[in-house]
Amino acid sequence: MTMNIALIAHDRKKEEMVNFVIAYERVFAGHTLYATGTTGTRIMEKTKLNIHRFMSGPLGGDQQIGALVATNEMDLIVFLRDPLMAQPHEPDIIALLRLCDVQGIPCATNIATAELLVKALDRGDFAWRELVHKYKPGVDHV
Ligand SMILES: O=C(CO)COP(=O)(O)O
Repeated sequence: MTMNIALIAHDRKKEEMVNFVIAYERVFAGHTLYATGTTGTRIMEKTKLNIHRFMSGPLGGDQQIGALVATNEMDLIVFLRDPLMAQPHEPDIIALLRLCDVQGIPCATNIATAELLVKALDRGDFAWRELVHKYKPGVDHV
């Protein structure tokens, strides 16, 4: 089953993200991928993956992904945040993580958790999301 996956990394985490996606490219290739602008571009430069790229994070990309989380259309988020540097769009970052908790969406904010989730994805542990896919979210279902 195809899942909707969002990949986001702050600048000092982008190399880690690219290496991670290269390592699990076979798994990611079977899913629909989304990313904030620069993260998506960096991954596409180094892999054969096709990624739907939103705006760059500071320009609203986190919020665009958050909108899909709000309607329960995103199945997995890998968000490699920089825990040691303040971000100008901190409110957007917090908002995205909050929406993941509102909807109960698996969200990894470090590489160790990301690896566990991607292995679970490969094993089929995300099958429960199929039930969510059948349910059509949107304004009629507020
Ligand atoms: O800032 C980000 C997430 O908060 C990431 O944005 P970019 O992928 O465009 O660098």
